[in-house]
Amino acid sequence: MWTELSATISSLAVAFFMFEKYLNYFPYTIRGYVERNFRKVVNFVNPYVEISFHEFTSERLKRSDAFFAIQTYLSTSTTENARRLKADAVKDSQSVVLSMDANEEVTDVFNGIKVWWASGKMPPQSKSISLFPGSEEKRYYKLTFHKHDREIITKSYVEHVLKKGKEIEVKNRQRMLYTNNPSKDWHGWKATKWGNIVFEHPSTFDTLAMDTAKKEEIKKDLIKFSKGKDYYAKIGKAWKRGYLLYGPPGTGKSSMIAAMANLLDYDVYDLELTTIKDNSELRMLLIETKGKSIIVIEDIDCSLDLTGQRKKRKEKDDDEADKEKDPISKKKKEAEEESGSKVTLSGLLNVIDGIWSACGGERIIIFTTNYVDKLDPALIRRGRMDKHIEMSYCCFEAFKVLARNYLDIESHELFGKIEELFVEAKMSPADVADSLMPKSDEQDEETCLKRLVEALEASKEEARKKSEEEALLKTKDGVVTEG
Ligand SMILES: Nc1ncnc2c1ncn2[C@@H]1O[C@H](COP(=O)(O)OP(=O)(O)OP(=O)(O)O)[C@@H](O)[C@H]1O
Ligand SMILES: [Mg+2]
Repeated sequence: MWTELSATISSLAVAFFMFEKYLNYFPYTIRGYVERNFRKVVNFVNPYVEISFHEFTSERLKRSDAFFAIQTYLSTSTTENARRLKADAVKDSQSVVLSMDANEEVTDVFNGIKVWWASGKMPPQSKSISLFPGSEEKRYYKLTFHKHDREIITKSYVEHVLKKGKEIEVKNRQRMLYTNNPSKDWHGWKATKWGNIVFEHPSTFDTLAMDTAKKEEIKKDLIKFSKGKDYYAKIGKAWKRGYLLYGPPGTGKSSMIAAMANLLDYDVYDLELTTIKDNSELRMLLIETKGKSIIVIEDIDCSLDLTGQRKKRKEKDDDEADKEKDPISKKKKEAEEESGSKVTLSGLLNVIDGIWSACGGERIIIFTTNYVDKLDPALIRRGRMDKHIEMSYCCFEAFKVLARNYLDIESHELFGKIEELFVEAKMSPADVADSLMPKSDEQDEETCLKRLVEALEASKEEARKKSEEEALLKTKDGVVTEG
C-alpha cells in the first residue's frame, strides 16, 4: 500500500511539472479546456485527498489552536511508528512528551480507515538573509486519506483528533508564568511575544494572612467567575473580570495573585508595560494570551505615567517657550520621548474592556498599586476593575494565620498581649512574618513571639510619635491661620 502510494504521488508530481511547463505552448483558446480536462484525469487517477493544517493562517494573527491540538494528538497516538521524534518535558519535568519532528510521516487508523499524517515546514516567504535559519519557517501538518473516506474523515475523524488533542493538552497542562519580550525580539529565531517559565509559586489562600470573611468572599467571587461561561454569554458580557489590589508594600498583593492562580489553576501573564512601545503592541500581546489566565500589571502607578499625561501637557504649554530655547533640555526631552513607552491610558482601557478584550475569554486582569488615589478614576471604575481589594496592615486574625503557618501554633500565653498591641501598631504581614520566622534551629516559638512583641511595641511607639507630630502641626497651622 505504502509503495503504491509513493509511486502514485511521484508520478503525479512529474506529470504536474510537465503539464505546468508545457501549458503555455497550447494556443490560448484551448488552454482552459486542456487544463480542465487534465485536472479531471489527475483527479480520476489520484484517489487521495490532502488537508493541510497550518500553524499560522494568513488572515489570523494568532497561532492556530487546531495545529496544537493535532500536535498533541499525534504526540501520543502515533509516535510509535515515527522514527525521528522531538522530546519535551512536561508536568514538573516528571514525564517526557514525544512529538513528530519535521518531515516525518506517521499513520493512524480510525474505524478501520487508514490515514497518513506528515509534518512539514514552509520556507520563508521573504528573500532576506536571516541570522537564524528557520526563523520564519511556518509549520504545518498534512493529512492524506482515500477519497472514498472523505465524508467520515472530514466530519468525524478531524473532530475526534481535535477533541482528543485538547483533552490531552488539559491533562498535560503545566501552568506557566509568562512575561512579555521586548518587541525587538518578536521576529526571528525566538519569535515569541511572551517568554515563559513554569509557574511554581507556593502561596495559597490557606497561607494568606488576612481577614477570614474577606478571604472567603474573594474565593467565592473567583470560583463563581470561573464557572460563569454560560452566565456571561447570557448577559452579553465578555468573560473576564478585573481586580484592583491596593495597599502598602508587603501586605500580600503579589502573594494574593499567586494564590488566585493556584486556586483556579490558571496561567499568569506578568505584563511589563514599560517595554511595550505603543497601543498596537499592547493589543498584539493580549491576542497572544491564552484563556484560563490571569493578566497582571504590577505597580500600575509606576509602570506608566498614565495619570500625569494631561498634567504634563499643560505644564508643557506653560514652559514651552523657555524649554524650546534651551538646546540641552530640548535634546534631553527628545531622548526621553524616543525611549519612552507610548502606551496611553485610552490604549490600556481598550485592552481591558474594548472589543478586543473579548478574544479568548476566561481571563482575569489584575492591577496592583501602593497608591490607589494616584490612579485615574477612568481606569479603576467598576466594570473595568470589577472588584477593589484593599490589602491592609496585619490584624490579630491575620497574625493567627501566620503563627499557624510559621510556628505551627494555635495559641500561646503571649497571644493576649499581641492582640492588644495590634490595636495600635501598624505592621505589614511581611514584617510580622519576618519576626515569626525562626532564623536558626535554636530559636523556638517563644523567641519568635517575643521578637514580634518587641517589633510591635516599637511600631506602636512610632505610630504614637507620628500622631503627636501631626497634632502639633495642626495646632501650629491653626495658630497661623487665626493669627
Ligand atoms: N497577607 C499575607 N499573608 C501571608 N504572607 C504575606 C502576606 N503579606 C506579605 N506576606 C509575606 O511577605 C512577602 C512579601 O509579600 P508580597 O510580595 O505579596 O507583598 P506586596 O503587597 O506584593 O508588596 P509590594 O507592594 O512591595 O509589591 C511574601 O513573600 C509573604 O511571605
Ligand atoms: Mg508585589
